[in-house]
Amino acid sequence: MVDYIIDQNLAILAVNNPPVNALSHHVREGLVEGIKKANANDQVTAIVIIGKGKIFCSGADIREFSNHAAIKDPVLTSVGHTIENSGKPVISAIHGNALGGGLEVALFCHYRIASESARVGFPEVLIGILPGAEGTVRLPRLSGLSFAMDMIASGKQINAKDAFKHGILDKVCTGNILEEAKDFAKKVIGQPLDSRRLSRINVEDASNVDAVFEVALAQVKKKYKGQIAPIYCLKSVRNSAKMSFDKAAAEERRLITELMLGYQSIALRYSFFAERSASKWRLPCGASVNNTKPSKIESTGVIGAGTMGSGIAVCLIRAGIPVILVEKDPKMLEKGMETISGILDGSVKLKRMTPGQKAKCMEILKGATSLDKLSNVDLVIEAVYENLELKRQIFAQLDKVCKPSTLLCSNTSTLDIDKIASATNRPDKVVGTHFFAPAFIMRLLENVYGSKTSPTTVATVMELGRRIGKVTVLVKTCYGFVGNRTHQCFGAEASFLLEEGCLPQDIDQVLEEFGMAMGPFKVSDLSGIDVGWRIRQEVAKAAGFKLTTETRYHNGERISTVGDSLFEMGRYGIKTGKGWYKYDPTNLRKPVPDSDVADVILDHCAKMGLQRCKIPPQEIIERCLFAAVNECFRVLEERVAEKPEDIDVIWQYGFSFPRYAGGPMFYASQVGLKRVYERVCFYHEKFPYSSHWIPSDLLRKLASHSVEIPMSQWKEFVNGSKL
Ligand SMILES: CCCCCCCCCCCCCC(=O)CC(=O)SCCNC(=O)CCNC(=O)[C@H](O)C(C)(C)COP(=O)(O)OP(=O)(O)OC[C@H]1O[C@@H](n2cnc3c(N)ncnc32)[C@H](O)[C@@H]1OP(=O)(O)O
Ligand SMILES: NC(=O)C1=CN([C@@H]2O[C@H](COP(=O)(O)OP(=O)(O)OC[C@H]3O[C@@H](n4cnc5c(N)ncnc54)[C@H](O)[C@@H]3O)[C@@H](O)[C@H]2O)C=CC1
Repeated sequence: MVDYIIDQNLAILAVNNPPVNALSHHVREGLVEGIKKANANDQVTAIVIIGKGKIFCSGADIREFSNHAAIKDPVLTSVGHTIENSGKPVISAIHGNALGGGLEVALFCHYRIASESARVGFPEVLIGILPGAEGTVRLPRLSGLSFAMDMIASGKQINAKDAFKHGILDKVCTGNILEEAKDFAKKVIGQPLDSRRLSRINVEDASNVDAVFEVALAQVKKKYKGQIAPIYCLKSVRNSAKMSFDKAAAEERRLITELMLGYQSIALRYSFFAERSASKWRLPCGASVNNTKPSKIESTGVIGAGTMGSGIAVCLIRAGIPVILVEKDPKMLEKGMETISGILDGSVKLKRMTPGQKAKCMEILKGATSLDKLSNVDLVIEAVYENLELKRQIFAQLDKVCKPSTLLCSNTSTLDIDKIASATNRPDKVVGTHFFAPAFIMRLLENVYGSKTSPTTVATVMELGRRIGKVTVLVKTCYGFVGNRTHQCFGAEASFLLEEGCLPQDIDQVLEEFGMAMGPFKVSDLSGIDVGWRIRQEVAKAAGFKLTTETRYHNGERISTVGDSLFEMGRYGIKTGKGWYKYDPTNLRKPVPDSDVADVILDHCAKMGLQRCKIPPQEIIERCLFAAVNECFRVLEERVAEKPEDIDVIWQYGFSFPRYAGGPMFYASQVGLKRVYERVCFYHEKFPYSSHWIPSDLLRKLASHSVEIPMSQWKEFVNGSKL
């Protein structure tokens, strides 16, 4: 786990724990042994700590945090004290990343050098803890308080040049890092070590600490609403300036222990691994990420330059993938091209891209008004109106126009991929690539396979997702897939709550306080009330009935049509300046509650004879979330999603479910499935006209156990395989 190499008069300790050199127990043991061995060897004059493979060190082994027995001696702080107290200089030589405990190891060393391309940071806050091996006490001694507070509470990584500027590094290297470390070591041999031991020096700007803390606290409370760890990070850095080193370190340990045992950190650690597990796709036929090669995608077409098509084109060109954007209407095409250019201008303004990079993106974007122009592209993504007949017509035409190997993807948000694929003679090459709005911002890509989609097609769109920087999840086709199907139950309950006593802002506020970035009505205004209307009309058409604002039930199913009344008034959301809220044209980001909407809702209730009453926040949360959770269990039961983690990742990245609450499935596991099941049964009895309250069989089975079944075992109960 740590290779010990003698090179002339130097001892090289090379951390060798693939894939990312996490500081597992054996690594910690290896470091202590290495330092002791080197100190005991008279021939050794200095020690270099380096990482083998692609990075220096990714930090503590996060998997050990759920198994407290694994956090055994030597713990990272005692490893660090052995390093710091070494009588021979210890130099850390960083390449790739030094993160969390990895950076702490470097801060225990007497000197730190890094490759130009290296990045360092304390991402602990992203898993709900703080750098608990004296990181919060040591960093301020190098960088000053304000910088340390920002770096630790944000979890951001900085490049070597900035780290040098802020005193974290002693040198930035352009050559081979090991060779440079050896040269550096030779120069510092014999120099006094005490001033290099961070535990022996003071925080320079300690007298300002309260003022710095207050400013940072106000920012953190606003930016990371509802999260505990960022505040603890600040408090711990503040302690570094207010207490002796040892006392601050002891206090840091108390804070990390509290955080680590807390609900938010458990959820965030779960989220870390859930996100990584999503890319490990597998089809029921056995094909998987491990045994299927993607095809090469060098050129693409996007059809429809509306909200989604423009956003998708941005994602592709930003990743250097050429796009031909096809619109039926030249005016719409021009508007789409302008939208794309405007989005990229926004990135330039925010310094996420240089003007030169923008120009390069625009160079690989071409507009067209005929599908014929797509004859030679490798992959097409269709993003026209949500209308099955229109999509089938387009796919049939693409099948004729495109070369035989072209993959045909649909951005449909609800429609059955098999029904679209059957319009072509290449159903194996048809797949859903469901982006979320705004596509150039939302990180989720929900890829949808149909009954005939080939493994290679799946592998290709999963790889495409990775290439354009999306968190990509694979699901099976069904109405609405995983995201919209489960979210629709959440949305339906939100609409019913409007009919029973709430206003949009009441519901949004409760759910935002729960942690959702935006309540459902703000989201609806963003994605377009017209889009929702179109979807509902399609569903009604497919079910053979006419949906009007008078409709209250169909086939024994409760329907709320308040949103349709807004559609009929031309209130489509942000795009028309009015929706569930009203918007000042100069500030479209700020939804303002609108008394006209309240009137529409009250009229609707009066017309339908609906009694209104005050609804407590707990009921709002339960109705919206448990309805969705119940549907999530059905999705799992039907194997539309392979594992609960996939559903949670979809909710986190598609619907801004708070990462620190894990996702609906994780949330349900924490509430306890017995309790969730009881409440689902309660609401089923109360609302018999909403089929989303019919308890899922899988949920019932799991809840009937005398002990809670861990999430990792839920899959075993699918299809009656257990119980
Ligand atoms: C009774 C209560 C006890 C309380 C005791 C309290 C005292 C405890 C004292 C402990 C002191 C701890 C001090 C500390 O500072 C804590 C930390 O260091 S926490 C860890 C901080 N580090 C991170 O969060 C880094 C996370 N990783 C990354 O950002 C990326 O993985 C990385 C940039 C390193 C590489 O990215 P990439 O190349 O894209 O690869 P992947 O992300 O896909 O990762 C590959 C593979 O590796 C797994 N992995 C990554 N990092 C870790 C890690 N730190 N621990 C364990 N495993 C890790 C990752 O999951 C992937 O594996 P999969 O199998 O695919 O999931
Ligand atoms: N808006 C949203 O939030 C999301 C929408 N979707 C889905 O994406 C698709 C597109 O939705 P939006 O972009 O919102 O719609 P939109 O109405 O903004 O854009 C559709 C575009 O398609 C163009 N178009 C129509 N027929 C065409 C044809 N035959 N050839 C070329 N262009 C044609 C229209 O002119 C229009 O510009 C739909 O299937 C929708 O369900 C998916 C995720 C989110």
